[in-house]
Formats: sequence, structure tokens, C-alpha cells
Amino acid sequence: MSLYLEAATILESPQTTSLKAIIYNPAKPFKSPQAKLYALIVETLKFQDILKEVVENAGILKLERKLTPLLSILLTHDLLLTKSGIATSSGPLKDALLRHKARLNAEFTRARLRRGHGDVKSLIEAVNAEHSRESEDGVTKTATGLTTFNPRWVRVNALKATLEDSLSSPTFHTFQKVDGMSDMFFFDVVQKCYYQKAELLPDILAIHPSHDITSSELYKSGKIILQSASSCLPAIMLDPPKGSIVVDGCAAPGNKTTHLAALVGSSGKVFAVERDKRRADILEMMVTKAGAEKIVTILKSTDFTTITEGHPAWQASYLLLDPSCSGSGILQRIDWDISKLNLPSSDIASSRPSRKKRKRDENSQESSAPRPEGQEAKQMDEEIQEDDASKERLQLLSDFQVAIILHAFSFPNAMRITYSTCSIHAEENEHVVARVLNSEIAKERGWRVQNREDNPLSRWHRRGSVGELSDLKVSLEEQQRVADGCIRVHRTDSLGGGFFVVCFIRQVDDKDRLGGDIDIGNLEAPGQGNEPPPQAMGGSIEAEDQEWNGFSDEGPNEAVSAIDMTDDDPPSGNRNRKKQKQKQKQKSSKGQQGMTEKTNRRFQKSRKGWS
Ligand SMILES: C[S@@+](CC[C@H](N)C(=O)[O-])C[C@H]1O[C@@H](n2cnc3c(N)ncnc32)[C@H](O)[C@@H]1O
Repeated sequence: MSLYLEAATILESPQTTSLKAIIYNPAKPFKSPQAKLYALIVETLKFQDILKEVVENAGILKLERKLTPLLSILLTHDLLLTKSGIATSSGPLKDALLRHKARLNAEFTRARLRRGHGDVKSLIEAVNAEHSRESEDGVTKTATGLTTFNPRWVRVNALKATLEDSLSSPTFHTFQKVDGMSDMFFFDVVQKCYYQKAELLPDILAIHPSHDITSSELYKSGKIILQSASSCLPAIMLDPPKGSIVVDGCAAPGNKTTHLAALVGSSGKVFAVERDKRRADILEMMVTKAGAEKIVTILKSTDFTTITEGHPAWQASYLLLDPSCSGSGILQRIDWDISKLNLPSSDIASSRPSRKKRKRDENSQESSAPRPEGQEAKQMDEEIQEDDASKERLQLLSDFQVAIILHAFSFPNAMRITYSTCSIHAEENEHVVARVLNSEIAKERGWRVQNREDNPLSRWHRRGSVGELSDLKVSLEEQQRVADGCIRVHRTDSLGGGFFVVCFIRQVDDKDRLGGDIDIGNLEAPGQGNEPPPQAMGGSIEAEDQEWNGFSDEGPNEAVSAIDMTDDDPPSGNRNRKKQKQKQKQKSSKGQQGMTEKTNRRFQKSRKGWS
């Protein structure tokens, strides 16, 4: 029965990453075979409407108290839609369902005929066809009926090609320009060869997602890079001038690194810092493919917070920080939207309040519901702890992100720093901005958020949320200015996922400047790896950090997923949070600028599962 129980546990948990990443995470192995678990969940989600109808009409939840709505549809799926039936030896749950086999079969036949399918094969084909049409078209209808378009984004690598050359190349020369995103999806779907120049984003194109660009010469030669538009925002917002010295503090797999290299050009220098050795290997491969080896110095297995005085990267004027985050904005990771699960109800099922409601009721003075006892009480406690654990996780991520920015604030020549996440949580976005602006070092060094109108992305309409900046100890007017300086991208904005980016600026007095003229051609950075790119990785890695989830389209790619999975969940428990808070307090009271050894070690340990 562990297959069904494990599937139910996954479906009950809040989804912050893809189903594949959850199931194939080596750090948290399941008892059931991974492929079976994945197939059961995906197929149940696909057929959920009819399964819900069958279970409800058969009324089994009223009769079988052991069956939860979720387990009922998982088991019913295998009973009705697989040749082998329920994949477990008999037990109370299987027996409970099988007692109603005839009833379930009869309701299934009715539901199938109501949908106009004479046999099961026809029903299965229709559901599969509907599903693959949805994913191929790249058009998603949200629960509120809003239509979103998910094109494939392409960045022209200015180190190797120009936009004009690319558009006239064999890859794109048959493409037609469209004026709006919706035109690309509704014009002539048969050709699927439209492109749209991104309005605000130079050298970036959107193409229909069904167009396979990875077999093109442009892609293979590194002239174009598959990178979502939202992932291009930080380098554009940082706007480093040609010839400048930039640090990419959290660099692998390297989309933003190669973008920065294209912006600073051959007279500039990008230090790409990556703590994880295996991810740094991918970074190296991407930098080579993009033709940026002479511009980029890769600092392999290097923790950004260890870069201090004496290191050549310490002289940088521009820093791009894109640290590990929850990845909650990533579209491609949500391969199956668990939140769309629509469970059957029954008198019993609907009388059992939802987890959220139970929690609300518990906290509410007005709640008169007696607290459940025994097994249910235990389950409820576990669920509440689970919610706390995700809060705890966000808190840890946010502490880590703050530490990264505070360290960047201490670079003596730094005048612009972007901070970005592919998270939709305010805890990792506006709250982080408020925390770092409240710090001693920000005040001492004069760090502030750049005015909206001074930034190349001023015309992007969606800005930070002022309501999430209430911890920022400044006037309401200044809070509004800071919120306007931040950029948010929603998952429905068609830029390739939810995103947040902000640019911090400061005036650097000439007297404080470090170094003067630097011969960037001669910079030798300690920690730079000389290892050749790993052959084992082949050339199949999708050059898009937001798609870089370790899985090919066909299924999990073990080699890459192993790399992605080096991150781990942050340690949980209040003890850790308290320690972390104490440490943070000590740090800000001392005006300390980097992560301490201990904090650093703790973050090293706690990274699995982050993006
Ligand atoms: C969100 S990913 C960066 C994606 C990258 N900017 C891109 O566009 O391709 C975060 C990366 O930061 C690395 N990282 C996390 N903490 C770090 C630290 N303290 N120093 C250096 N790298 C770090 C992680 O290993 C991970 O590869």
C-alpha cells in the first residue's frame, strides 16, 4: 500500500518544485519505485475529473471511513484504468475499495458514455490527446479563466551573433514577426514559426514552444541561448558598461554569467563564483559554448562570502546576485500542477474541514469545535508542523539571501548590485530588501534602491509590493519609492516564470576607490578550476536555468538531476531558527559584512532542494 500512501503524501504537500524533482530527489528517497510513483500521480491527475465523478456517484466515501478522497481516486485510477489493477496485496484500504468494485465499474461506464466514448480505449486516447495539445500549444487557462502564453524564449548571444544575423539565418528566416504574444499562439498554429521581439528586452525573442530550436545550428554553435526573459532581467537591470569588472556571485549554470559577458564585452571581466563543484563544471561548459572564456574567470568551489580583500574579484564595481531560492516562480518546474487536484466529496469528506480551515479554527477564539483526539489529532499536528517547516525553510533561505547581499555591500568599489530570485514569496523578495536596507552596512555605505526611472527596465509595469515593505524603517513615501524600484514578474506574465529583481546603488567616492586602473587581462583568480568540461554531461543540457531542473523532456536525466539535487532542504526546527536569528543580530550589531564560518557551514549543509 506504500505506493498509494506515498502518492497521497506527495499530493497533499505544498508544491514548490516539479513532481519529477520531488520523486527523484536522492536526498529523500521513497519506498516505491520512482517511475511507478510518478506514473500513478500523473495519470491520476490527468483523469481526475472522471475519477472524482465515479467516486462521488458510487458514494463509497460515505461507507468506507478508512478511505480518504485522495486515496479513493488513486486506487480507483488503478482499478479502472490499468490492466494490472491495484498494485498491492490485500489490505484494509484495497479491501475497502474492492467491496464496491461492481458499483465503481457501473459508474465508470456511465461517466464514460456521458462523455461520448464507446470504450475505455477511446476515453484514454481523448484524455491523452487533450493533455498533449495543452502542453504543446503552450497556452494555459488558469482557474480564473485567464489565458497565459508560455513561449520559448531565446537570447541572441552578442558575443557570437547579432539579432539581425540570427533572424536572417536558416533557423529563423521563415519566421514572421508578430505584434503581440497572443498572435503567436492564434495566428496560424500549423506553421508555428512566429517570433516576437521582446519589447523591453534587447536581443531577446519569443518563439512558439512547439518549435524545436535545439537541433538548429544557431543553438548548437552557442549563437543563441535558451533563457527565459525573466532570467534575462538581472543583467539588463545591472547594466554594466563595456569594459567593466563584474562579479556574478552565485553563477551556475551560467545563463546570467554569459549574458553579463556579452554586455561587458571583450574589454571587460566577469568573475563567476560557484560554490558547488559539479554545477561549476556545467558553468564552465556553458561559458565555453558561449565563447566567453576570455572574459569570464570561473571561481570553482568558491563561496562568494569568502571573497574579501586581496582577491582580484574584490575590485568589482558591479555585482549580480542570484542566490539559491525556493524556485516557487519557476514555470517549467511545475510539470504537474498539484494544486489543481479536484477531490471527490462526500458527506463525510466535506464534513472534515480543510487543513487551512482547521488551522484557522484552532487559532480562532470563536471556534467551538472540540479538538480531535487520537490518530486525527496526531495527523493534524503533523500537518501543522509541515506548514511551519515550509515557513522555517523560507526563513532560512531568506537569512542566507540576506547574508549574500550584506557581503556584496562590503565590496569597496561596488556601485550597483542586483539581487534576484525566481521566487514568488515576499519572504525572499521585498522582505529581504527591507532587511538589508535596515542593516548597518547599508547605512554606513549609502546603499539604496535605484529609482525606477533611472533603470533600463523602468517601463516594466509590475513593481514590488509596498505592503510587504512595512518592516523597512523609513517613511511611507520612501517605502513606495523602494517598491517602485523593485520588479516583479508573475507566472502569468509570459516571461517564462515568476521572478523578482531589484538594483541597489551607491555613490563611490574616488578617494575610496580601490586599485585604480586594473589590468584585467592579467587577473589570476585563486580557486579557478582548470578541469576540462565533464564529458559525461554530453551536449544535452538545456541552457536555461529555469528549465535546468535536471530532466530532459523524455524523463529524468539521472546525470543532471544528481547535480541539481546537491541542494538540500534547510535544517528545520526552532533551535536552528533561534540560533540563526541570534547570529544575524550579532552580525548586524557588529556591522559584520559576511557570513561567519558557522553560518556558512550550516548553509552548505542545508541547500538540497533549492533552485
Ligand atoms: C539560482 S542558482 C543561479 C542561477 C544562475 N544565476 C543562472 O542564471 O544560471 C544559485 C547558484 O548559487 C550557488 N550558490 C549558493 N550559495 C553560494 C555561495 N555562498 N557562493 C557561491 N555560490 C553559491 C548554487 O550552488 C547555485 O548554483
